Amino acid sequence: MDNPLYTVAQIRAIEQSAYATLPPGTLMQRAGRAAARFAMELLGERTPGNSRPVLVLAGPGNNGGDALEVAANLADAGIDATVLHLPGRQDASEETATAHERARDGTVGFIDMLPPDGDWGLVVDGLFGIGLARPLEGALEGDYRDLVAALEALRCPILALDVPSGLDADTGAVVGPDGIAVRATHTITFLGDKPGLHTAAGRDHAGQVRVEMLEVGPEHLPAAGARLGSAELFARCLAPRRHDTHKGSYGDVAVIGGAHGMLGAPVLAARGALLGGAGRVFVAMLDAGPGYDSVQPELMFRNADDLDLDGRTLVIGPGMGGSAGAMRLLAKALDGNSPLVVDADAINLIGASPDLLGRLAGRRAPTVLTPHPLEGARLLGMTAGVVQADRLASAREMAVRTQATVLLKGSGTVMARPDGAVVINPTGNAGLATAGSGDVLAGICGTLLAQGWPAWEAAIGAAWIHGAAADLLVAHGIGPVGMTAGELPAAARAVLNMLVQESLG
Ligand SMILES: NC(=O)C1=CN([C@@H]2O[C@H](COP(=O)(O)OP(=O)(O)OC[C@H]3O[C@@H](n4cnc5c(N)ncnc54)[C@H](O)[C@@H]3O)[C@@H](O)[C@H]2O)[C@@H](O)CC1
Ligand SMILES: Nc1ncnc2c1ncn2[C@@H]1O[C@H](COP(=O)(O)OP(=O)(O)O)[C@@H](O)[C@H]1O
Ligand SMILES: [K+]
Repeated sequence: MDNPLYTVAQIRAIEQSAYATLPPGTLMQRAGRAAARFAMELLGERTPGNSRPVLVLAGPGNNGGDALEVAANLADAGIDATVLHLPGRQDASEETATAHERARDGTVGFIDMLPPDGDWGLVVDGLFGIGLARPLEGALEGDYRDLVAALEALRCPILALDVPSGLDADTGAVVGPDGIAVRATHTITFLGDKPGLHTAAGRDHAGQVRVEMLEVGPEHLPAAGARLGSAELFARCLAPRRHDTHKGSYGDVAVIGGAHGMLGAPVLAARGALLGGAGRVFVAMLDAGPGYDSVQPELMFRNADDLDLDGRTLVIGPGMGGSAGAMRLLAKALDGNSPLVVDADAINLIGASPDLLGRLAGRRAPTVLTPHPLEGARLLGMTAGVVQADRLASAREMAVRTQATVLLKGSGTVMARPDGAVVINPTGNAGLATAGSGDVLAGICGTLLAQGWPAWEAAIGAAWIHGAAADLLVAHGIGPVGMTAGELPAAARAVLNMLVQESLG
């Protein structure tokens, strides 16, 4: 299944293209009907004792028009719907004015402010959609900010129309330096899915996302530059294991890192690589470290300076520090022909050295960079805040500068290629916000490269499997609170085996 993600500009183009073939107001009416159906699903079975009213928030633009259509449809279905209308100072579009009349003519109730004691079965957020032009504010323009803040105290589900109000649909950032956005439990998004619902603050604000195409056919859809990740994007790499194989058939991984005080990081990466299926896994420490891992004695420990880098997949950076020795090893790894995962301190070193960046950009072997936002910021010479303000653009820029596949970590991990293609990973949860989980991710990415996956599929697959491992742990009560990185490799192994099994049909 393809899951394209469209920019706001593309959604506008789809809207215009479809609009030209339809009577005015058709799309808004379809949006209203589809969202009202979704609202009724969320309300569940209505009984006399369970018939709390629906609060519909309608803003000044066409998103408000959608909301008024929802209210009218709910009222037609016999559901008690109350509209809080904040029309702003500009004239509404013709469709919105029509929707307003329709709601007024029916049994919809209208209120001017949120009653302090309201007991709602559902709130529908139709304040702003893709037309949000500035941060939500109070005072003159209607008390949008206070209203959205007041929703935080409500305990009922919140259904956002198109985009949670206050969220940038392109980037997933809350608009404004000190902005606020609706925290919805569900979002029904129109004419195509949007990247901002799946990355940065998007996952927290959008909740569960349903895409509603409003009966608009594929002839109106442009080519998407971004898509939402799924196991189908790497399914062709999920080969079942043949009997007639040996450890050499599944590749060697060498994790290079482990300066004084950071010896655990490469061990976690190596465990991720081993349980992800590599035939043999080495830990090449910069500092004198342990001789073996008692949890995973299969790992082979070497001194980094003595390790032959050829013929194996390298994961360089976990706990590596920034010493002269680390830099020398990194230069050697970059100059070689081994598939390579560049993580953590290795990224910091490249960010500080145009020479290393040049060596990286000149590589021909498969190469994946796995920065978190601060490491990414160092690579681009900016702050983490600027990287996070537009994660897709930042990841694309890193991919262009490094000529490598980039995996920008965080909620809604973004994979980008130098040609501009982007995938946003949909799996994972905040249990991963714990030290060492990134090391395990780098190890999983390395193990997939070692087993012959191309860089793009290895990055998409590693992010997906790592996130699904965390989701599996949560399903078993292991997290999100207190999940540890050391628990991820075994869960990732379970996920990978399930995927291989499923791929057999
Ligand atoms: N026109 C159509 O055919 C369709 C439109 N659709 C809906 O229309 C939405 C887009 O409509 P619009 O372009 O009218 O945009 P919005 O409804 O998102 O908001 C635009 C209005 O809000 C004002 N505004 C923006 N930011 C503000 C802020 N921070 N404070 C106060 N006012 C602010 C603008 O001046 C403008 O009047 C979509 O998100 C979708 O919900 C859907 O019904 C699909 C079809
Ligand atoms: N809130 C979150 N939601 C989803 N994934 C997260 C979240 N926080 C962290 N992660 C994931 O956990 C990993 C953390 O990696 P990183 O920041 O490098 O930590 P470390 O260096 O301690 O291992 C990344 O894969 C990241 O995408
Ligand atoms: K909205």
